[in-house]
Amino acid sequence: MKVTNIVSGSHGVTVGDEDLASPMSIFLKRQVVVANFLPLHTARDKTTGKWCFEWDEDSLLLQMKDGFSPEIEVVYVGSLKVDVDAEEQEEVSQELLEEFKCIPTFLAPHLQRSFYHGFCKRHLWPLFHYMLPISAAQGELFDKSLFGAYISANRIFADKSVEAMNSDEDYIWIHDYHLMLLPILLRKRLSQVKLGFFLHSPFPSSEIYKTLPVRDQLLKGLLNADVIGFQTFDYARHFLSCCSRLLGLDYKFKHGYIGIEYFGRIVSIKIAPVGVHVGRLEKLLKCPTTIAKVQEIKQRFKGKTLFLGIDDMDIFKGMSLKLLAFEFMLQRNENLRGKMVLIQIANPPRTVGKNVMETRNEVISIVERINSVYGSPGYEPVVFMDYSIPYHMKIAYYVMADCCIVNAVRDGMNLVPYEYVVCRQGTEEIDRHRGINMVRCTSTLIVSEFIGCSPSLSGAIKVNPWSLQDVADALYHASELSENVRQLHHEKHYRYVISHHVAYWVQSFLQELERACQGNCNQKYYRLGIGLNFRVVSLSPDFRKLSVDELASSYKRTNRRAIFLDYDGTIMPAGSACKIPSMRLISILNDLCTDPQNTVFIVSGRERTALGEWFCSCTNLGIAAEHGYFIRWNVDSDWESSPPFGVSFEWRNTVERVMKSYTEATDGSFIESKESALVWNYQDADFEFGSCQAKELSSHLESLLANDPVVVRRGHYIVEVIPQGVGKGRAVDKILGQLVANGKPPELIICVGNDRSDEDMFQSINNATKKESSTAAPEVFACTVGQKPSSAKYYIDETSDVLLLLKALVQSQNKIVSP
Ligand SMILES: O=P(O)(O)OC[C@H]1O[C@H](O[C@H]2O[C@H](CO)[C@@H](O)[C@H](O)[C@H]2O)[C@H](O)[C@@H](O)[C@@H]1O
Repeated sequence: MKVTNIVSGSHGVTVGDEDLASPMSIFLKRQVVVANFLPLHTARDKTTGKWCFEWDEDSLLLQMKDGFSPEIEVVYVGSLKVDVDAEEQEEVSQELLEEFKCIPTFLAPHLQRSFYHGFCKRHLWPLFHYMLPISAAQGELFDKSLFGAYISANRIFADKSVEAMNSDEDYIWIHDYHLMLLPILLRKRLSQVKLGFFLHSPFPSSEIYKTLPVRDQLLKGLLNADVIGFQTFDYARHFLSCCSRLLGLDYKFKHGYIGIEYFGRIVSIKIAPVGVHVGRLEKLLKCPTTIAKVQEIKQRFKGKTLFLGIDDMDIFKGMSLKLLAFEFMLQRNENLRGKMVLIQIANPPRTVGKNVMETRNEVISIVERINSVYGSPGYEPVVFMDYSIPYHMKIAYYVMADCCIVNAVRDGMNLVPYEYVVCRQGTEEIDRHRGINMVRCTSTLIVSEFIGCSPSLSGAIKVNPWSLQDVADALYHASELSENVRQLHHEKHYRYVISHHVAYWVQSFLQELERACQGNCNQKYYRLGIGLNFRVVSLSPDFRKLSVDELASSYKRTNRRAIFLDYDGTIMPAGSACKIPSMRLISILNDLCTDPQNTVFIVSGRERTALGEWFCSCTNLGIAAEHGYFIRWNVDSDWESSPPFGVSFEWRNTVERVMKSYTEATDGSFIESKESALVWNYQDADFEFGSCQAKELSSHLESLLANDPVVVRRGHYIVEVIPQGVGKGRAVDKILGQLVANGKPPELIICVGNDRSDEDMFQSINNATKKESSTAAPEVFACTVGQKPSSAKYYIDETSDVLLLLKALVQSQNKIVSP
């Protein structure tokens, strides 16, 4: 079968015809492109009744093929825009795979309605374009069953995407807001799958996004991708802000990349604005039908200044506002009447609904009013076309328009300005026909500030679409611009558009996908949670659950044991309102530390007074308080401090003063004043503001304290200033060193903790096994609470399991004593 294929050309983007003869097998790698709709035109042959398919050459999804390297086989997954009867589906699938390398996702008509016209178009589309359903009468209130349809449809896309994969080397690139759950559904099946997601729509501010009842599910869904791409930095910024505000996830800017850590995997955030296929537009410019249409337009609008708008019939395209501004301009400038024409093309609506119909009716009534008030014989101020117009005709209008205006109140990108610029550049032939001796081309753009392409068009007149005066002034100003200015702006825009074409977009996204996947592979993944709470956790390959039996048998086998236990989150549940240890815990600890073969330490960030009081009945229990700044071996011994207490604490006043000013400026933050340290805590403040303040505070303190013997550290919701050389790792080293010095090197070390400060301990005891020593290396059990990335080799699920474990050790100890 002969199909049109897009191949690289002068801009890497010309269109040609090619036989699609290559069998699937010659390709080493596959790129699976998943989108709501396949880039195909489908129609039934009237005589044979058979389905006929052809590529939709105007589809971005097809045009993107230019960006893939020729060794990569591109396979598409998506729906057809027609309903295919169940009995025909098998045959259609076969044909589409063989002829087009397309895998159709057949959604039953009712599912398609609830999924696409329902959840996508009635909920996500308005919300992502900043429209809130304030009441049942205005907008669509959230309908849970439509979300159910969204899940079901995404599941079907997941099935088909898996079918499309050939090997683990294949990449999957998912497109747009219809498929935000696809990353989680695919990751659930294939932990190591290489996944990119690109959002073509805007991502709204967190204040808007957080009104969505299923906000967390969608964010978590997306975070299973390796790369999440956005059109602009603003959309990426809003997404990052939602992740931190709603999920408490931190993000980092490093070496020019943005990454969010999600259960040990780094999800890269890529800003990659989409571009147009210059070659395709150039090909259409040369088309005889386009040239004929150019001549016709030239004749019809001779002597007029032509403004052009090409928009989808959609509520966010600001068509009425544009028309009202045009009307306002004619009203204020009598001299322009009869000279200015606005050609407004409205592409057919992509969905039907109350709002779309209202918008259309409103547009039509404004057009009629303008034409009846300001029109005259032979002069129609607004030419409105709301029927399907072939693409080459639009090209002809682009060619002839003096100014193109995009007045959308919100749009992810909007490629109309770029298409206009390429068409205005024209071709030699077009220039001859449009009758312009064009040594230098011109174009003028008026674009809304609220669309994704706006930042890239520095020479465009930027407007606030809600300000009729602003837009009317822009229309007037555009008609007054000198030829020279119009040339300069055009050249600047043209340079941008031809260098940021669709293939460039694809390559820059894929490069990032490859980079991100390299970083995320070679990890061991654990699969946790069910349904939309599923996540893969990336862990070191030998990380495993601590076996009580294994530990108990080491415990029984050994004679000298050191046991280090963190307090909060390890033996005291994190969510517990009362932080005082229970009688049960005291009793277990007492049992453990009365065994003379055991050295048991609580190693905590808490202060010595609280810990000393709480554990006063555990007479043999050692305590390392304030991350080991204070150490006490048992209830009768003195507290040792290192570095010595009271030395060089002059820094405290400075730190306190600075932290106070941040506390005043950051509602919800507070200072914890410990004997050895000062901690600024923002756990009750706005997370994002707190994080920014924390970043600023730590660099402020670092520069102030450059010559003091302290360290400024950032932790989970905190910034702390502590004396140099203090940390749980050092404390454990010190205790172990003392045991060795006393001639009692431990044969077994057990260390249990849960958070970042405990990682220091794990690293120290891991090193203890490697140190050269005359004594045999101890057996080491470093264990973290919860499955998460850690230096510990073992994990235990919950705090309650830690107590069960300690109890089991006590019991095995009793068995040793009384066999
Ligand atoms: O109506 P849908 O089927 O849900 O599709 C939504 C829109 O998708 C395309 O626009 C989006 O991608 C463009 C290219 O990245 C971008 O310029 C635009 O801002 C996005 O909304 C399509 O071009 C539109 O017609 C669809 O309405």
